[in-house]
Amino acid sequence: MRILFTGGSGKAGRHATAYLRDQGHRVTNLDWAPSDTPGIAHLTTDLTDAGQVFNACRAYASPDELEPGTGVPQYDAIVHFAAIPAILHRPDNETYRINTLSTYNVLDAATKLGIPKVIFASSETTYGICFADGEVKPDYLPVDEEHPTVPQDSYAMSKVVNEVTARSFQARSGIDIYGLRINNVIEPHEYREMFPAFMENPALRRRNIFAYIDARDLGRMVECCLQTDGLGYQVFNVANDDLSVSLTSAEVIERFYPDVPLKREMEEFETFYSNEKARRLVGFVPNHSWRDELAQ
Ligand SMILES: NC(=O)c1ccc[n+]([C@@H]2O[C@H](COP(=O)([O-])OP(=O)(O)OC[C@H]3O[C@@H](n4cnc5c(N)ncnc54)[C@H](O)[C@@H]3O)[C@@H](O)[C@H]2O)c1
Ligand SMILES: O=C(O)[C@H]1O[C@@H](O)[C@H](O)[C@@H](O)[C@@H]1O
Repeated sequence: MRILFTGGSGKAGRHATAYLRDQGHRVTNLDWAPSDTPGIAHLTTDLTDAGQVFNACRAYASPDELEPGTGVPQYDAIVHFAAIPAILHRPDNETYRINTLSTYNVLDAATKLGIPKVIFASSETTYGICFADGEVKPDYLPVDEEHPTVPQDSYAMSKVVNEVTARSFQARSGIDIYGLRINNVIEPHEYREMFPAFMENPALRRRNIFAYIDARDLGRMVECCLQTDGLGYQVFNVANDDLSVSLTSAEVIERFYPDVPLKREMEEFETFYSNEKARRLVGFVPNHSWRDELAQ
């Protein structure tokens, strides 16, 4: 497929673009920061500028696309990852402005230009736990896509708004738009750097509901979404199968969530950030675990 990927110069995007390239897709990265991923075309673009977004959607991606002499090819999908990825990087209103405007522009361009699928990065923070003032506990466990999304911070607010925007664009256009409520992204080198501290002090993972998502498995989830058509508007939690601490699920519940209702029985080390919907609807099967990474 010919894929337009936004935010491919960033942490998650670097891995996802490489994964998609390795699956045989032609990937063009739109980002205002440079990219050095081999085999990925790059177009420096400010996504808050609608003109640049519309133009990039209808532009050649690389010199070889000039050869057939048949004009600019159409993109098969947009994967939209570009964003200010948390609070505290920019003033709150700038995070909100950049994230909501960029996403509006991408969805507007995709639907008006006939691009049939958009996959966009939403966030675990929509559940209101990650960047809360003080401790907020989930309403129930495991957290699934039915859990309320009433966050208090501008970053998570921008992601909730983006989901609403996406739902409305989908209703008007009928294309497939899938939102990924991504948990905390872990790159391969971060297992050794970060996980020993999580074993020592599991409370470090409280704001992530003790979950995580391997950056390569996130690429796998994007591929699953590209391969699954016809679902209309959907949001999916994206996390690995196990917790990011060495305690069992029962031990974490006893220590951190004694009063939180359980929706169902949980397996011994099962994540509290349910990926059941992603498994069921797009066939997502994560391939990595911190246990294997640290054992190597
Ligand atoms: N890292 C995580 O743990 C995590 C978790 C959940 C969701 N997410 C979401 O996943 C996506 C990727 O996150 P990341 O950690 O790779 O962030 P990142 O900051 O490393 O990458 C984001 C990229 O987007 C680009 N960008 C931002 N605004 C832009 C604009 N207006 N125009 C052009 N380029 C722009 C940046 O230059 C950067 O390269 C984001 O949408 C983020 O909110 C990340
Ligand atoms: O976007 C998000 O949800 C992420 O933002 C990052 O900055 C946080 O460190 C991470 O825990 C969140 O998962």
